[in-house]
Amino acid sequence: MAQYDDSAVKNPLLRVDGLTMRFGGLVAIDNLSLVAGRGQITAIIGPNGAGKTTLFNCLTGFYKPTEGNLTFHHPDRDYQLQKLDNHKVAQVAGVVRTFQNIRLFPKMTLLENLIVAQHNALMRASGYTFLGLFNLGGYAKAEKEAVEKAKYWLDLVGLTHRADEEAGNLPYGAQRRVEIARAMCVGPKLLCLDEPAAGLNPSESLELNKLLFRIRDEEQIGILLIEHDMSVIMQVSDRIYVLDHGKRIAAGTPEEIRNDPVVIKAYLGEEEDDELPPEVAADLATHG
Ligand SMILES: Nc1ncnc2c1ncn2[C@@H]1O[C@H](COP(=O)(O)OP(=O)(O)OP(=O)(O)O)[C@@H](O)[C@H]1O
Repeated sequence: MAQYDDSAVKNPLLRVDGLTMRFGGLVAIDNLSLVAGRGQITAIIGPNGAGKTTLFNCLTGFYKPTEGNLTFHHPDRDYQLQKLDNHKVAQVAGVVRTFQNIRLFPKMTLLENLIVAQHNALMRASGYTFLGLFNLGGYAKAEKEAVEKAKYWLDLVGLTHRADEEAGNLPYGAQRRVEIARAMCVGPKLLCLDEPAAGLNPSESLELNKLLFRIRDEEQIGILLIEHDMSVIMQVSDRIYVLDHGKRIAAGTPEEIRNDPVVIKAYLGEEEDDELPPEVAADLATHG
């Protein structure tokens, strides 16, 4: 197994060791190792098909890895994520994700979407019985807290004034922010965001950057970010891992990554006279 120096990550939250994911003959992830820090934004980048989403699917229990360990240092104890069912990854370990395609309940209001996300906490408070129906036990208190939390996150993403509107009626950028708010309502220790800037205009991307900093700094959780938008990646990441064909080809700060010839070649391909995809070239020029 390749040995990597990830000692730059001072407060590890997630440790991926020797992760391999095969689909029949296709190796989507090939002996991948990385470390994501607590209170840090860790980005996973790479060309299409590099294995980024497969990594998220392994972390969050959607796929059982072919090989490897996914050690999560929860404040209470360590978890081996590859051994947990997917609902436990979120509810017990606190590893919560968003998806490339928005998955809000379009006919529910924003507030309802954020309260439904707390369903498990509410069920626990009801003792999994009919107590909830009669507002007995701790249920009424838990319900009040769920509403408060939903309002808090709606406020933080700047959408309090639209709390009672159906989620499906919101512009795309606003729906993306609601998705992050909904994930935060679950109380994650590690927030995994799959292309949160996809489809955002430049000013919405800037808002997203601010939101990610705020979550990182105020909640002191880890953020794992898959993103193609280099302006977001270069501005927010504390550390970047670059994948190509399922392998880790580079790791470092934005400064280190933007100057790494191996990374540039991965985006260029093998042909000498190929050109960088225009959006990548523009982003590297602007932010590099
Ligand atoms: N369920 C699956 N069955 C078979 N092959 C799969 C499956 N999921 C992913 N793959 C393959 O694994 C490889 C990695 O895919 P993945 O979606 O993880 O890449 P990615 O880096 O997220 O790409 P993109 O940036 O385009 O989203 C691809 O070749 C893909 O076709």
